[in-house]
Amino acid sequence: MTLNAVNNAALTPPEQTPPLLLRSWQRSRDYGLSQHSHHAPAFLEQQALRHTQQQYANVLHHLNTHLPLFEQLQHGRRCRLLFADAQGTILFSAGDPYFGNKAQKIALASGASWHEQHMGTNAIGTALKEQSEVCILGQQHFLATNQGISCSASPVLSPNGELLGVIDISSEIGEHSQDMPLTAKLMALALENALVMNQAHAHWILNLAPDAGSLQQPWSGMVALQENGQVLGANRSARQWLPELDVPALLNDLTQGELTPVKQGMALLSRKPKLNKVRHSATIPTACAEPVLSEHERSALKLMNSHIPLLIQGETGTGKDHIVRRLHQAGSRASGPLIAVNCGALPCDLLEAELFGYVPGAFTGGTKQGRPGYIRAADKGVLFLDEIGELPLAAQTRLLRVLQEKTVTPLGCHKPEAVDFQLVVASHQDMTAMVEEGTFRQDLYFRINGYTLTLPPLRDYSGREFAALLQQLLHTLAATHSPSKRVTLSDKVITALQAYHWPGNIRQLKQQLAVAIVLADGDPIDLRHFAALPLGSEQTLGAEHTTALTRAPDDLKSITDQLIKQTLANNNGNVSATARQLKMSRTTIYARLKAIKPS
Ligand SMILES: Nc1ncnc2c1ncn2[C@@H]1O[C@H](COP(=O)(O)OP(=O)(O)OP(=O)(O)O)[C@@H](O)[C@H]1O
Repeated sequence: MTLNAVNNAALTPPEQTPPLLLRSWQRSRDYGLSQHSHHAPAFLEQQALRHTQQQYANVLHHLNTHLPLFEQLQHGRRCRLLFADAQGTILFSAGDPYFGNKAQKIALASGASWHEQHMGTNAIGTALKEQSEVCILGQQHFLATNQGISCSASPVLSPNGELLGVIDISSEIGEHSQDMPLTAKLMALALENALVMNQAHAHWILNLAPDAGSLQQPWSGMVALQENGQVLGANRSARQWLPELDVPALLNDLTQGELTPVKQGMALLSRKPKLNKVRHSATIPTACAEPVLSEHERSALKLMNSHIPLLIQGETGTGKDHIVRRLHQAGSRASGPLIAVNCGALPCDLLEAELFGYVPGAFTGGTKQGRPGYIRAADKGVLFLDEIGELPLAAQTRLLRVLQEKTVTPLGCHKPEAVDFQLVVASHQDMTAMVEEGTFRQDLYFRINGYTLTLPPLRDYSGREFAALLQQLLHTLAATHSPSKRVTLSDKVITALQAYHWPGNIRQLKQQLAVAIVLADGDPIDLRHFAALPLGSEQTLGAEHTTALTRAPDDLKSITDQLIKQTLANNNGNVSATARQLKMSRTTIYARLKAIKPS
């Protein structure tokens, strides 16, 4: 069904309503649901949810590796990507946190069942029931409580053709664009292809398409074969071809890498790539994909779970944001939202409105409906205020009142509303010095600083810690940037990386590793793949040079400056957008720009 067809359905007389919608509404009534009654959502218990997520670990892993595709296609939109299993239980949710909070309120969140039996007509449940792509806009939802959102869903099939679940993209009603159903379908196809490509015991991948130009596209056919031609799995497009083909005989006729005409089109045979194997010749201790929490982190978690505010300090790129996300996931508020706000990236004139919210007509330029604001969006969850030192004094006073009274009063209104959130703040600045200088309120500092977790800079990591981090980053980056090729790293490279002083910390290491993986293109990663870093050539890695290599601030500054200049140009000179993209504070950007300008 096309988006237009559904769109029009809400306006057309009942006899012209698409049959799919009529069937689904009838089923909703048959389930005993009534449109305007309150139906308590059905949620899986946390333990049962974890168990189901473990059963779907492979699917969720591949979904995670395809998140950049979703982010690229729907960048900046107020929407979320969801995956629900074949029973309609949401197992995965990612995307815009602001909409995430709204979604949470109507149970569009992990653990909730969106089976038609519980939620009536909705994209997830109806796509599962009809086994087809579905787009349900606003009032087409059966339950009145769900009519404020619009959703597009596409079923996902396993490599043996069984219904695995459904990919869904949901947004606020007015924000659902024409390309969202297509993105949902693309994500579903990409996921199905990744599952075929990763079939255990497969030796060959056979691609099939009507013409050569369509081969190896997400919508073309893909079959995983054993050495003897036995079919281990196929995507939905290939499954239409298979009844016509004698695959073992075809395998005998095909030459690896050569385009060959077959009955209905073209075929291409390739070896199944070795996937995501990170091999190294060094003594990197084996690290799991997501390391267990350190002792400090565990203490932080205990305090967080007891509602004690947490202050995280650390240089830029040391992982302040990353650790908050892990603590949220591991903490008692995991089922609530995590609202992360970079105080340095919010435009000064909108900062208070964005944080505290506003009512309609509160100020010129505000939206017609008003906004709940980030603080209310964090209700029942965690509010993470990054770069808290950038908060202007007026906003500090307002925030202090929110923390003391546990209520928030949106701009343009006098009615305080109760809020319940766990506060975590972070800063790379010396907060005590700011208090002494009078740029940060002392009473607020005491309020936000129940416990300070200081993240060390990368240069202070022990050899073991550095190697464990390296291993973990390689695993993640290889999955995204080189899914079909090997990633190998020599001892020499590890030693050089460790000797370097990494002013951009983990962020810089991650970026440089990503570049090196792409440049190496399956070859062993070498020092030349880190051209932007002064790691030196083979000859310059002697002991006396190593110290020199660890101190090259001028080169590094210029790399950072170059990055700032380039990003600023890409953003047409918009400092806030540049700060957001580079995850730096506006103050840092201004300071660097001032320094870059020829004196
Ligand atoms: N322990 C870790 N394991 C893997 N990746 C990490 C880890 N810590 C940080 N990263 C990655 O490094 C990058 C920078 O991390 P993050 O944004 O959390 O740093 P930050 O301290 O908040 O930086 P800033 O102060 O500039 O905002 C991110 O891409 C993050 O995913």
